[in-house]
Amino acid sequence: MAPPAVNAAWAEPPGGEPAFAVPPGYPVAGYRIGERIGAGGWGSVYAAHRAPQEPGGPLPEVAAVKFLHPGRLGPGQRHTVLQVARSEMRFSRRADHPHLIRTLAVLTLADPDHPELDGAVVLVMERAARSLQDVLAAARPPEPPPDADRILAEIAAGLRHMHTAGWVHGDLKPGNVLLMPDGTAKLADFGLTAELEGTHAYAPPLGSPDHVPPEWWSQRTGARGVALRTSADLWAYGVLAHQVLTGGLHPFLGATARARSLAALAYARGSAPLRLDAGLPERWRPLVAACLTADRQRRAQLDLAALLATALGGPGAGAGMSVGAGVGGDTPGAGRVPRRGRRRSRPVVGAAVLLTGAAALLQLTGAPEPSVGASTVAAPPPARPGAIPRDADVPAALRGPIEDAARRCPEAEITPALLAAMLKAESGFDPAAARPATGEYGVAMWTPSVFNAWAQDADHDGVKSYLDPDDAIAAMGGYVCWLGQRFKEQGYLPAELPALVTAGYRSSEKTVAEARGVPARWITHVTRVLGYLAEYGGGGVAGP
Ligand SMILES: Nc1ncnc2c1ncn2[C@@H]1O[C@H](COP(=O)(O)OP(=O)(O)OP(=O)(O)O)[C@@H](O)[C@H]1O
Repeated sequence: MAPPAVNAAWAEPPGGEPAFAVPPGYPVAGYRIGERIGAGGWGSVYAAHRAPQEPGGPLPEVAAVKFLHPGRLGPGQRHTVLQVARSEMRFSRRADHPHLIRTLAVLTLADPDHPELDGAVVLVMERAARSLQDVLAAARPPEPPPDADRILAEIAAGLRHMHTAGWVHGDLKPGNVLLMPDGTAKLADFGLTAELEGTHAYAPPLGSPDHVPPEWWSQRTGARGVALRTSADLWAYGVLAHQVLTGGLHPFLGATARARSLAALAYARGSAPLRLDAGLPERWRPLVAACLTADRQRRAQLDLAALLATALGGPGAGAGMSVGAGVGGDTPGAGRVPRRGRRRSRPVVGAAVLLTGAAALLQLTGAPEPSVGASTVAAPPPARPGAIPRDADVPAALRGPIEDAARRCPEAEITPALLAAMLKAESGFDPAAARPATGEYGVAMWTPSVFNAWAQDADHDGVKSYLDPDDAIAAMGGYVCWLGQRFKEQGYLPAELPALVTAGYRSSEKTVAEARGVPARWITHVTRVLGYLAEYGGGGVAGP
C-alpha cells in the first residue's frame, strides 16, 4: 500500500516529445494519418483524413487518432498504461452524448513491420478544433472567453450524463474539454474514468495535481488503485469553472502546480480561507465555492442544479441538471440505468428541459444511457469463447489467420467462429473465388476498392492483396470489428451483432443503419451464416 502519487509523466510528458511517431499516410480504420496534434502522458494524437477509397462514406471527413502504446514502456508503467488504455477503450466506445467526444473506432494494432506501432491501442475520434486549455492559454485574465456560461453548462451536462450512467470522469480539467469547430464543448480523455461500485469507483493512482480534490492526497493505494467518487469531479468542476470565468486563474494561488496544491491543502485543513478571485462573476460564486467545499461528504450533498440555475441567471435554469446523482452526491442513485441488455432509444423528450439564458442552447435529455461496463479488452486479450471446433470443416491453413483476426478485435462478439462462418458463406473458403459480375474476389470476397481502405499485409510479403488469404482475412477482421463497434454505438444488443455485421459486410454499415436491421435483401445470406455459426458452436445469437 502506498499513497497515490502524481505521476510526472501524466502531468507532463517527458521532454514533451511523443513516445513514438506514426508515419504520415499510415492507414487506420478507413483513415490516413496526418500531422501530430499533440501528446499526452501516455500517447500521441494525430489528425487523420478519410482514405480516398471511402469517398462520401459513413465516416466523417476528418478525425483525430490517439495511439496509446503500453509495449513501449517499462514494466512499471506498462501496467498503468494498460489500465488507462482499457478504460479509454471501454468508456469511449459507449460515450454517446452531445457533450462527450464521440469515438468512431477502437482497435489494437497488429503490425510487425512497424514494431514501434505493433500492439498500440488506437482510438479514432471525432476531431475537435481545440481544447479549452488552448482557449485559456490565449485568454487575458481576468477576462473570460466568449461563451463561458454556455461552455460551463455544456461541461456540466456531459458530466451529469456520466454520473447518471454510474461513471466518474476522474480527470476533468481544461485540457480534457474539447471544443468542436462550432464551439460545442465535449468531455474527452476517459483514461481515468471508472465505474461506480456503490459509492465509489477505483482508478489508477494518477491525477492532475491542479484538479484533484484535497482528500485525494491522503488516500491509500490498494490493489485496485485509489477510490474515486463523483465528488472528486465536482471539485474539479469548481476549479475549472473558476479558471474559465477568470480567463485561466486557478482558485489557489501559486507559481507551480505543487504550490497551488499546497495552498488547496492549507485551505482544506482550515489554515487558510477560500479566496476566490475578485473577477469571478457574483452569480457564479456560490457554485464555485460549493464545489470547492473542503469536506468531501458535504461537497457530495451540494445541489448543483440549483447552483447552476443561479449561475446561469434564472430560477429553474438548471432544473434537472444535478451533476452528481440525486443532488450531486456520491451514490449513483435512482438515475442509474441498467448496464446492459437494453436497446438505446432516441432521446426521451418528456425528460428534456430547456434551460433559459445561455443554457437555452443546451437541451438536457433523459435519454437512456448506452450500456456501460460491457466486457472489453486491451492487449493482451484474454482467451475468448467462440473458437473454431477441431472437427469443423474450416481448412487448417485458414484457422490461424482467422483466429489472429478475431483476436485483434476487442469486441467479444467478433469470434473466430463468426469469421469462419462468414468466410464459408462468402467463398466456401476458396482463396480463388471470384464473382466478376459484382467485382468481388478472394476468400473474403473483397471488393478491391473497399479492401484498399482496410488492407493489411498480414503475411509480411510486402504486398497487401485481397487474393492472399492472410491479408484478406486480416482486413476482413478489421472491417467486421469496426462494423460491430458502430452497431454497438447505435444501441444494438450484443446478440444482434453477428447478424448485423454479416449484413454490413455484404452491403455497408450505412445500409444496415438505414434499414434499422438486416435489410430484406440479405436475410437469406445472414440466415446461412448464422446456421454455420451454430454448427461451429456459436449459437445463442439473434436472427435477422
Ligand atoms: N478528438 C480530438 N480532436 C482534436 N484534438 C484532440 C483530440 N483528442 C485529443 N486532442 C489533443 O491532442 C493532444 C493530446 O491529447 P491527450 O488526450 O493524449 O493528452 P492530454 O489531454 O493533453 O494530456 P493527458 O495525458 O494529461 O490527459 C491535446 O492537445 C489534445 O487537445
